[in-house]
Amino acid sequence: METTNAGETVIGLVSISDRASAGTYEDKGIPALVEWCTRAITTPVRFVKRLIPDDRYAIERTLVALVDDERCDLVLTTGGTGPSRRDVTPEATLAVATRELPGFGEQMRAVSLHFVPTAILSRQVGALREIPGHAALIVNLPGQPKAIAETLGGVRGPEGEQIVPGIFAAIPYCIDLIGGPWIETDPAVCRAFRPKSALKARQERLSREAQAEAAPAAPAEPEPPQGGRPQQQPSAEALSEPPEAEGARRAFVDPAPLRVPGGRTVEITPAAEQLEVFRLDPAGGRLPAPCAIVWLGGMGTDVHDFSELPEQISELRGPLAQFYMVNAPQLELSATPGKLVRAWYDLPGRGLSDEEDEPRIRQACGRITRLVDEIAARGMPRQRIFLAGFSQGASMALFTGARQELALGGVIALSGYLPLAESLTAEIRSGGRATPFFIGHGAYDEIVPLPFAEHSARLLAQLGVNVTWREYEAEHDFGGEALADVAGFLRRVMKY
Ligand SMILES: Nc1ncnc2c1ncn2[C@@H]1O[C@H](COP(=O)(O)OP(=O)(O)OP(=O)(O)O)[C@@H](O)[C@H]1O
Ligand SMILES: Nc1nc2c(c(=O)[nH]1)N[C@H]1C(S)=C(S)[C@@H](COP(=O)(O)O)O[C@H]1N2
Repeated sequence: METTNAGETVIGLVSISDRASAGTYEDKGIPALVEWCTRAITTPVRFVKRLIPDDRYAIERTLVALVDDERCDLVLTTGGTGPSRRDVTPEATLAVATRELPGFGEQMRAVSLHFVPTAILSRQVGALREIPGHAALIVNLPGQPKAIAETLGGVRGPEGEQIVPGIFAAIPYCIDLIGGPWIETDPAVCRAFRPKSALKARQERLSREAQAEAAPAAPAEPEPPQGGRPQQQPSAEALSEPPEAEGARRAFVDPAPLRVPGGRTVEITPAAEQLEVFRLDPAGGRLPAPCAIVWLGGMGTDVHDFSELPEQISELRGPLAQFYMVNAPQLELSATPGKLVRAWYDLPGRGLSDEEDEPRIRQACGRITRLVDEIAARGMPRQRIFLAGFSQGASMALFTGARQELALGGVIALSGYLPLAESLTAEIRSGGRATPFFIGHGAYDEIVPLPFAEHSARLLAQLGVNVTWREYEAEHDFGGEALADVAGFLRRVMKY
């Protein structure tokens, strides 16, 4: 990932073609995009290019990486918008988007009808992806290389006069409105339109800046950024994620289908950083879910072990939540050499805390944070996202929840404890402090002894966290009483 220079527009260019990506023919999509953008845009631009097949998860992963990691302000895709079975670019775009901008698709089809009657076959969309501190516009263009200039630039008459404006005319102002850099264009290629009020506001700001520069003696107050690139705060993940080896991003693993009672739909999502995630939508996805619960599995458990959880929670008058069931990765643990076991981190010492697997704990925290960001980016408000889990999953929920920059709906930890406890005071974030925590534990737990959980609850409470503590006549497991308390906690914090 490169750093972004102030004022520079970062544009992701994605050519989506089975045959070009396999080398069957030469890719003409990216060169056509570079050629048009270079001709049209007169302000500084940096391109980030990707050539990928018509594969929905590859497209989603690429778009998320371009916006979230590469910090692209604009992403232009080409290809995969038609009606054939392999054309899935619009679906992938909307899956990672927070809001659609239907005008882009409508205008492109209107423009394209001037060139080909088959323009109506393109299902292209324009959409925003908004994450904390950053947003990008994603626009699908058709796959025909000549369609790129046609849709971006529009229709011109014999004298070069504009008959129908292309979609790029609206892009600079859209990028202004989402907080991106100022884009200027060459009117001979594409006249960018901005309302007069926007041009006036920019003029005024520039002259204020020029005046401040001309009078350096005056101790100028630093001006808040207006409409420019928002200042990037280091995210919790950036602080906690150890660098991954080159090529460490593994392909998404497609696990066995989940048995779900009650006829719920099951969808496997392309998870953040290749975590195995199953999404369970309430009422078969017909109703919008009031909240999302990210359920983190424990050591040696599988999300299949918790498949009845959504039913149980709603039967106990909990919300009809959307569940993201997350498997811990498969690791070789010190206690079981040569064997892969599901675990978020190793336990190299004899006890839980005499020696801790810090790199893996921090890496898991980064991955879970990314998944939460992804759920938020898909439109679920953070105050409606809950991090929950059992055993090591509970421990990761506590560790990750406390380190969030922005508050979540809540953290629910059953039979867990806070790993790397002594780092909490320095690392707890304002979002973590403002998130309500529920900690439930069995009094006879021999795997995570009760004092560990008590210590975690005390530590969080001392740092100002609102902690609900419950102790049960139980071992290292949880039953109906704990689930009823969880449902009650969800009702209470969601105020319904
Ligand atoms: N990246 C590309 N480079 C060159 N030509 C392309 C490219 N993408 C598409 N085309 C041309 O435009 C046509 C229509 O594009 P479309 O996206 O529907 O591709 P396709 O027929 O689904 O095949 P593929 O995905 O293998 O490119 C293609 O058949 C090909 O002739
Ligand atoms: N401007 C323009 N739009 C166009 C075309 C074109 O040649 N020019 N081709 C059309 C055709 S033939 C198809 S099938 C759809 C979908 O194209 P895609 O699957 O290559 O994205 O885009 C349509 N839109």
